[in-house]
Amino acid sequence: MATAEVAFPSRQRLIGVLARGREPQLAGLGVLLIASSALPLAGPQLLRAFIDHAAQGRSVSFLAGIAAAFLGVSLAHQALSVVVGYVSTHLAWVATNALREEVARHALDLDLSFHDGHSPGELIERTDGDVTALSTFMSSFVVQVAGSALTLLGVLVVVLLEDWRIGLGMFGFVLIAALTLGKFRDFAVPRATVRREASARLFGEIEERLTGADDLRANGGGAYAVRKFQQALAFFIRASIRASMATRTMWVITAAVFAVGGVLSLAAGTLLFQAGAISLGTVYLLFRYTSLVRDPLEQISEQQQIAQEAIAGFARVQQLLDERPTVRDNGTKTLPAGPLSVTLDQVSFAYHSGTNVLHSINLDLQPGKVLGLVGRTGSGKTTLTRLLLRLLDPTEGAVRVGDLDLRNVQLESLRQRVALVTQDVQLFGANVRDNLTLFGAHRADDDRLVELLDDLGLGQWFRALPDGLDTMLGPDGAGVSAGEAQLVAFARVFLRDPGLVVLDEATSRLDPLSEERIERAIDNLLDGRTAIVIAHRLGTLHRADEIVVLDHGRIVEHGPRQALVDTRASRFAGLLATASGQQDSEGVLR
Ligand SMILES: Nc1ncnc2c1ncn2[C@@H]1O[C@H](COP(=O)(O)OP(=O)(O)OP(=O)(O)O)[C@@H](O)[C@H]1O
Repeated sequence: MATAEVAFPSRQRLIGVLARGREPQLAGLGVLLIASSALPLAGPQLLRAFIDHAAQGRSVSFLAGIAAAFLGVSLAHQALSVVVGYVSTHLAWVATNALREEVARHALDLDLSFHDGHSPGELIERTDGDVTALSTFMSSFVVQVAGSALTLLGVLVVVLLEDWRIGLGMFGFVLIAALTLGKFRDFAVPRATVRREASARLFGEIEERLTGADDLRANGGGAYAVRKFQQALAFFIRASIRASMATRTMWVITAAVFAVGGVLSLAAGTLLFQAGAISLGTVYLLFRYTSLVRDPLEQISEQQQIAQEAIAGFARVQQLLDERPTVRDNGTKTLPAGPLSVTLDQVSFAYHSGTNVLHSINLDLQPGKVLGLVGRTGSGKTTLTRLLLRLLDPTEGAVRVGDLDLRNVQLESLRQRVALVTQDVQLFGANVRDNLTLFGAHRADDDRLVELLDDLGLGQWFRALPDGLDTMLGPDGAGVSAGEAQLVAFARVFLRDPGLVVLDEATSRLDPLSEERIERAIDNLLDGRTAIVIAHRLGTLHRADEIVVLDHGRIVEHGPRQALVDTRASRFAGLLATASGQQDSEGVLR
């Protein structure tokens, strides 16, 4: 199981991935941000100049100059906002793409025991959802909140410098407005959250019902499904109405707060103007500054949620980066060439629950031999093969392949020399060449690939493909039957020339004709290699030299296949008899 007991500097790693090498761009963004936050302060100053000079009867051309400057400042502000938006979004995406890559690589490095406990959906949410929340935070929150805070600070300083009494009044107003907005945000946000949850529940239910539509129809569950759908919909509608009422209420209250602020600033300005302390232009200036604080205050208040989501996402990504693979790639040895011996020395294994599913297994398999592994469902066959591929490490004992403890072998060498074929063949939405070479992981020229497909009996299939090796496979490409997919999986194994091959139920889903083709391919594949074959169809074990019978994680029988077949009292002979007694012509072990 992945553990976090070793202190792992994931936070520094996370920040490093996001910021390292980007310091100059970040500094540039800071400068742009300060400039774009200062520009809105200039507008009211120009308006004041315009009003005061107009009141003094200055020429129209002079006033037009001020108006042109006002226009220039407004346009410059807009242009700078676009530049800041672009730079910050670009930086945020470049930085978070690096993080996405890091998180995805880390998740792929984590071993099977981690992936058993975390669904693909959860990992997608970590690599995409949480990182996108961080990206939004970096592009919008940083810019909007930092920009808004700078503008707000600028307004307060400028107004204080204009008139300290009005400055103090403005400070008090900003404080009250911020508290009011905060209070109403606390009222509106939970309602918006409920609405999102209701929406997720509604779509989750729709998806589930559509996926199970056949079962629902066949079992007469349609009316029940519609009733549940109506309930989810009713909940969603109620939640939506509440959320939208809360948003509207908040909007009205905000407008009211700033209307009161505007009136107060006009009243204070008028009094000071009448007392001769300030000019008419300054009255207008104060009024404009009062409205200018509205946007920054609203932005800061609104962005709180983005910040909360980003902080939560940051913590979850950090937690994922804290997970350590239990299977560490710190071996230095490489597996020898040729067929590989297999030794299990007192091997026990337990999954998360802590209960052993393999108990002190001892096994010796000579190079080039084929071992048939049989046992009822849940006896531990797949777990044993996972240990041979080092997808898991034994809880106790040692697994030796080619006389080397697998923990001392480089994983790359292990993946090269030990191959696994299961019944779940994964074909990718890529062309035939990439599907065979696993995107170039196994090097082979096109002639070798075609020769291999011919050897495996896929020649006819291959020649019918419209673009040869460039033909796309997968949902949008050429169709592949289960048998053909199996053969493609065998071809992948041949490209690596492994010394040990593990076949886990590799032929169990095929029709007799495909199985025959695959049986021939297996004969070729196992020639000159050590193999461990797990098969529920005992009939397919004819090529095994030895048989091991597993029962509840223990080897209860091990011997030469023929000798076990000939010994009526052996468990294997018993299993064969049971299988044929169950009238299953294919000898499936039930
Ligand atoms: N990822 C897992 N987490 C926890 N327990 C597991 C896990 N995988 C298997 N087990 C348990 O380990 C035991 C052995 O399972 P394993 O899959 O190795 O058996 P098997 O002989 O291959 O079965 P089958 O023939 O059905 O594939 C079972 O009790 C199973 O429930």
